[in-house]
Amino acid sequence: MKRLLVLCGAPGSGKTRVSNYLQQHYGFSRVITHTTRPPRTGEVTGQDYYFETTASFAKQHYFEKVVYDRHYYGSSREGLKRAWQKSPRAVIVLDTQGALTYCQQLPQQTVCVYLAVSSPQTLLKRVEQRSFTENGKKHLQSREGQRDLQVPPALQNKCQVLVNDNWQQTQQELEQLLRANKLFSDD
Ligand SMILES: Nc1ncnc2c1ncn2[C@@H]1O[C@H](COP(=O)(O)OP(=O)(O)OP(=O)(O)O)[C@@H](O)[C@H]1O
Ligand SMILES: Nc1nc2c(ncn2[C@@H]2O[C@H](COP(=O)(O)O)[C@@H](O)[C@H]2O)c(=O)[nH]1
Repeated sequence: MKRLLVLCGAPGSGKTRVSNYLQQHYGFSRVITHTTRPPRTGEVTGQDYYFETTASFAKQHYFEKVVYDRHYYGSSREGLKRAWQKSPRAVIVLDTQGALTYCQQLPQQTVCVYLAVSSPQTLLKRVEQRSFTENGKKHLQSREGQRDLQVPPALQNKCQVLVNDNWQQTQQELEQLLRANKLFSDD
């Protein structure tokens, strides 16, 4: 069966790093989503996101879409199909609202993981360290960034929490999580 690993969590919690790791080490394909936010330094359209104007964003067909820190973000059924054509195990990075939509609409196929960081200072340091064209701290302080600092009540019994304080430990716990959820190989 085709499966989808949904990664959500606060800005700077490590969603992108974990998603890249799953692609590099465990054969996951990534669902690329659409956004109207400007690219950060080094981000490439078609690889990190499909970067859209407000007009071009409106022309896509979305499975779900949200406003996050004043920008539109959306994921399409076509994007998921494309990812599943490459691998039966796909990964998608979403805010918690989008994560809830996948849990509700594709419950059999979705495994939802909320990434947490124990110390607010560490989280702030991680977003500040990144070379953003925008201010990473501002992203964290947005309404949606603050909401995603905790697992929202509606998602609480639908996602597994992975604490990403220490990268070595995160790698070990990720492997356990993949095995426990039958996401370790294509079998
Ligand atoms: N366990 C860890 N230890 C130290 N640094 C980490 C760890 N996990 C991630 N980082 C670093 O923290 C920063 C933020 O990580 P990342 O970009 O993956 O977060 P994100 O959740 O995707 O953020 P956003 O939602 O804002 O895009 C990056 O510089 C990343 O390399
Ligand atoms: N619900 C959705 N959330 C998405 C989508 N693509 C990304 N995201 C989430 O938005 C925030 C901000 O992302 P950033 O790259 O600007 O830091 C983050 O939580 C992403 O996971 C989407 O298509 N739908």
